[in-house]
Amino acid sequence: MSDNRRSQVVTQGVQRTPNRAMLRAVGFGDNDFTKPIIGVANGYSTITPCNMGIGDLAERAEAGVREAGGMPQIFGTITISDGISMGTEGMKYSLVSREVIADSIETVCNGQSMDGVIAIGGCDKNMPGAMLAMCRLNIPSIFVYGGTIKPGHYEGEDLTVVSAFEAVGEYSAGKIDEERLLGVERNACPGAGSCGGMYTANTMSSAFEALGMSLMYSSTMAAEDEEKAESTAKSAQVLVEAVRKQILPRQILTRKAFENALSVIMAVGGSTNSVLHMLAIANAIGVPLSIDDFETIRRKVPVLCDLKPSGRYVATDFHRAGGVPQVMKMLLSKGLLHGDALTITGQTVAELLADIPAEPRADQDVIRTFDHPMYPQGHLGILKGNLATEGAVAKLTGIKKRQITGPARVFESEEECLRAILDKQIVAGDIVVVRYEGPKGGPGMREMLAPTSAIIGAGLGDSVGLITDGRFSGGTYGMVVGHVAPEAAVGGTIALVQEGDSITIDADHNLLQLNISDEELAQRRAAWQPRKPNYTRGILGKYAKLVSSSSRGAVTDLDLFE
Ligand SMILES: CC(C)(O)[C@@H](O)C(=O)O
Ligand SMILES: [Mg+2]
Repeated sequence: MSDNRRSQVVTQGVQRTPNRAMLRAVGFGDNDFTKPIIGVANGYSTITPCNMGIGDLAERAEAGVREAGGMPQIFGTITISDGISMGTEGMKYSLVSREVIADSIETVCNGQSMDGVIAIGGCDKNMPGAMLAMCRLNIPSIFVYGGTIKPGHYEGEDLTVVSAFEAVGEYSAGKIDEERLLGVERNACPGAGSCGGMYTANTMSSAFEALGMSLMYSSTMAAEDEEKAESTAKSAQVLVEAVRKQILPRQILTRKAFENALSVIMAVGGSTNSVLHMLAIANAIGVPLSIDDFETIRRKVPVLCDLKPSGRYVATDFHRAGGVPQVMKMLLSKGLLHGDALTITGQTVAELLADIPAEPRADQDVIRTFDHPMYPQGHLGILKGNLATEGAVAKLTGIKKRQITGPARVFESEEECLRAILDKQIVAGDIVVVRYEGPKGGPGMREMLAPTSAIIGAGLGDSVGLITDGRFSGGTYGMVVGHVAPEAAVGGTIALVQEGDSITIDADHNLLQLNISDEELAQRRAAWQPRKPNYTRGILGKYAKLVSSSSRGAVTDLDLFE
């Protein structure tokens, strides 16, 4: 069987003379029409540090494909910067961009009958967007992460962009002066790369390494280091080989692979967004995965890594300490990873990890041993109760309390909520409710990094709870529960909460409860009226119409014609 089995429909036969004529104009010669055509989905953009180095990587990928005997065809994909759109109406486009990226890669690769795809991305939605496309296409695919940013330095501290978000809360609480605020702003982001802690981008790249869809070690390399470029060229080679061997996403992305990724997400202390994205990816490939699977795995897998947001270190420290492969080997040695899962290299996970010791190196404390974990169980808990019958995602790191009952402080948007925190209207014991920010309601589940950072900055991380039908940033920590489903816009219980109602968040019992009687709840439900959608046209209107519940990954193609 030839390597160009899909692209033959545009390259072979008399009828394809015009097609070849056009391909010649973009660089094909007489001997190139039997080579596999490899799409290079290039996420380059100068709107965010996460993506600004990707253009060079795409060139390395192109050269790598060519050297390995393939014909590269480069095309652009979009990105939104979560960090820059954070706290604005623009953030509503962030999760939506995941679908746009998926749709665009699917459109080009199928429209052009490509034989394989190498996607290169940086900011948070680039990773799941590309992976959704790879699942839909089911052609040999590899993901290359644009790489992490290096930490900034100021007054002896390592900074990330989240330091800047927290500085806003510290400044408003009178804890730091204007000079320090400016010092943090000037030094937090020193160059190219995605936000540097174990935030969403680094979480998703780590998860993809665990899934077997990116090369080992590639997900924690710094964007600006030469090894990143080298591993991009290597990824291109591996992909062309995978096209020859016809190693397909459906062979790699099995239930075992998802379980491996979930274990790694817990062990590294990853972002709540991973719950949403992994559910969406599983849906796209047709693997049964439910929100409850996260809870099952959480109970078995400890948080092993001391990484930001709640820990001390950044992704470049993690990389030096052994990165994802070291964590995977530790999990494998404890029976918490499936070693027989296939990877895009054609080798199994166990084969790739063969030379790595089962214990982390003693000269570092980024990756802890099983005897001294950061937390004995995973940190992403699935809560249910009358406030979240379909489930909600709690992040349980950086706090001493795992249970809180307090009065609801209800806000109909993120902006209102942030104003109240900065105006010192929120006090210890309160449970902040931010609603109508869900997949349909926002639409787009904005990330609440500004309010959660302001709570941390004000020193209320342990004493104030926050629940929302929106999302959190990977930089968020504290007593926070997001993805509350069903969301307010479809009449979920979160829409029925009134100012001052008692709410319980109980992570030990996986409970998210509105403490009112069933009768009272039924009365309020009967009286509830849906709100007029915020958007009825354009992409946000289309998205609000199509999007599924967050408990199903907030996908736009679930049961479209059922
Ligand atoms: C801006 C951040 C920190 O990158 C955020 O978007 C995340 O989700 O991690
Ligand atoms: Mg984000």
